[in-house]
Amino acid sequence: MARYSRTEGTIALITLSNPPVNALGAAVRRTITDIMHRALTDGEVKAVVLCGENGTFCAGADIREFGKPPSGPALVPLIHDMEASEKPVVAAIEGVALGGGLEIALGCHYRIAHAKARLGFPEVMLGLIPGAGGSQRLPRLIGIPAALELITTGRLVSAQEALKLGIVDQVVDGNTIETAVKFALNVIGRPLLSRRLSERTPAFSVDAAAVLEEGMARVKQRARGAFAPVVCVQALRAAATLPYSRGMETEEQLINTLIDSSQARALQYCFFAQRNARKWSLPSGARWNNSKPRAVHRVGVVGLGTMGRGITVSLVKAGISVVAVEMEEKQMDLGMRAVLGMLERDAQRRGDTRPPTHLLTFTLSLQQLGNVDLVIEAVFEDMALKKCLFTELCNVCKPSTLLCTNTSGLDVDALAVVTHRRSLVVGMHFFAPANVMKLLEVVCGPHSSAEAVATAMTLGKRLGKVGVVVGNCPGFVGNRMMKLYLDQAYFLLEEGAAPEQVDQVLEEFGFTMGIFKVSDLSGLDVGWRVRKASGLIGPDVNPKTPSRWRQGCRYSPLPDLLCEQGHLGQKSGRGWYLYETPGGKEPKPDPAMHRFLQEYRSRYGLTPRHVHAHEVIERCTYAMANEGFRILEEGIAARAEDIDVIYVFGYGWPRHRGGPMFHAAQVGLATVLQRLEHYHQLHPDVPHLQPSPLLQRLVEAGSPPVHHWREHVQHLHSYL
Ligand SMILES: CCCCCCCC/C=C\C=C\CC(=O)SCCNC(=O)CCNC(=O)[C@H](O)C(C)(C)COP(=O)(O)OP(=O)(O)OC[C@H]1O[C@@H](n2cnc3c(N)ncnc32)[C@H](O)[C@@H]1OP(=O)(O)O
Repeated sequence: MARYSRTEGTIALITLSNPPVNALGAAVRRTITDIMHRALTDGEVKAVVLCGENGTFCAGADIREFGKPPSGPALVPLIHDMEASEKPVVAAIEGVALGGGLEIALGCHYRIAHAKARLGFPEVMLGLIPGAGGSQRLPRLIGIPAALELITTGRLVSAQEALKLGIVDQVVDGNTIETAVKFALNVIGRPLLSRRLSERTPAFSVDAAAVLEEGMARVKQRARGAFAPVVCVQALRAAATLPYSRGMETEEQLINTLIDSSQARALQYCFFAQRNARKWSLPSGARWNNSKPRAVHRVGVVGLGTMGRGITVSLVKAGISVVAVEMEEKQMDLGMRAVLGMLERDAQRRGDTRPPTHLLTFTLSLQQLGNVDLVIEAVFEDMALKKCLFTELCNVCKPSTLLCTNTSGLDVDALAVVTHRRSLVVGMHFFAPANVMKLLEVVCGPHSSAEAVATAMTLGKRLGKVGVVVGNCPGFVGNRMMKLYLDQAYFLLEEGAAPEQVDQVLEEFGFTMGIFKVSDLSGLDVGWRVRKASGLIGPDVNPKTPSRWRQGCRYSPLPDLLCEQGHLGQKSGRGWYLYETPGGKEPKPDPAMHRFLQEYRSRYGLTPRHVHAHEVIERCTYAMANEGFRILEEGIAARAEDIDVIYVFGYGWPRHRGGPMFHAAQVGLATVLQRLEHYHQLHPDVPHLQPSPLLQRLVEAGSPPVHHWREHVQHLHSYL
């Protein structure tokens, strides 16, 4: 928990010890409080050095304790007593000093950090503010503007940046604890008043007032409905305008408004869901911690369209050699220039003069893939083309090469069976732009080996992605649910809504972008191609089939009609919105779209009605969650948390709402069930509004918490 020892005769060394990250659980707080008082009252001790075990200072509060009844001593009195002491207290920071850990460090009189240490207040990412004086001490140390930026974004700073900002007094490359002990010996007897941050007054200049006002406006615009960033600014305003003790009272009042909020719960749920996603398992008993990934030094990327380019950039930035293959010279040239441009801009942003282009080989020949460890295929979503390619890859690549497909929804197993190495085929579904988006769905087919899954997940981690293992079905998890979300959005247009109205409601809910803006950005032709390939449109459809009816259920031809007119979204200057030019980025409501919708409704005898915001949210999000329950029941996703991670990291779902499954739980499963029943009654031709059996059983079982849902799956089987 925390250890006490004496060194150099007069120095008390207090070592936090709570693996893996020395979080400040109740027992740790109790021990450190006792030990610190012992050190501060022991006449033989002249200075104290505080450090953490195993190269980590402290990652802050134990997040697992949030939401439980409070126990153990608070941190504020400990920090106060430490700071008020006449004996110098020096923090020796290795690894991380985060949240409550940094608050303790700020209560010390001096801070020495290892060059590789990172410091910060990430509380905002957990729906909180620094609540043990951090919001009052940091601005007194580094000024309002810098503190505002760090606390409202949760950004961590390197030791070097911390030194520049004045957060730490010294950065060391060698032994941090030894340096801190020497430092402590040196400062014994020096006056400490100026080192007590609570004694300082941050000057509240006109500038600071403007910074806070601007900060509040910026935060409100970016927060997408999240409370914590706004409350962070309020806490900083208190630091700037009130004496320390009143500022502390305000900090306490403010954190109390957040601590039990649904947003804090959702964000803390996301923290653990993201980490649990790494802990995959297969029905064979293979798991993340008993499966060995293969070494990947050299990767082949086939196809240099948008996805292939982003994947190539991601790999190169992670220091991995890439052989990028295109079939046509012109495409190759375009792709090469795009990749080099992206790497160049990235290097410039990081102040690096030379992008790592030496890791890249561009070629028109598949033969050059003979020696790669893994291939990521990123060609068009055309099964015939992919099958040909996989057959050829099998002949070209060495027998141990893993063959991965970046398909966004095609059958991974159908590709595996054309190869002689079925166990080495997995899906690696990146999200556009692949060098930016965090999500990676690792699609495990029935033949995929644990080694292949482990290799894809480990590679994803090296690329900085959040990997989630999912089963093989059309659209996997993300796009399978997305289809129903899109269908609801189209139906809402048929019934009377406008694209910008639906988008506004979704953005107010917290989505990064409304669904119609996203469609315009991705290109309407993407879905068009998929619908053609799946026989929903095209020559295979019986000409007698009504336009708004497919495969026994309601269908909206709206996006097909737009595509037929060449309205493909941003790239054509027109989609659900109007753009100034083809390739324009700024969507404007399109009067022609409104006329088009009016004509469409009258052609099909649809009487437009006012669609309320709550209906947009309910139909879109409950339809998604309902499909999520089916996905769980079918074993395509192992946990509801995995589905939520996919939505938060790949589809712009607001993190402070936890993900579609968590949101359904927060709304109340009984309410979701009842609303789905209501909508299904109104739209019996939309089968996916019919409540899923798992949802019904969960409600019958009294709506257990999310992590118990799997226990209610009736015939537990897994496609994973
Ligand atoms: C009502 C009761 C409340 C009691 C309050 C007590 C008073 C405390 C006083 C002040 C409170 C201040 C607020 C805070 O401090 S909030 C916490 C702020 N800190 C964070 O947000 C840090 C979160 N952690 C991270 O960012 C990373 O984990 C990091 C430390 C950078 C390490 O990253 P990495 O090396 O990639 O490793 P993992 O992320 O996989 O983490 C390893 C395992 O450690 C678990 N973990 C990490 N941090 C915490 C934590 N703060 N609490 C509990 N557990 C934590 C993580 O889940 C991993 O576990 P596992 O291996 O099982 O998956």
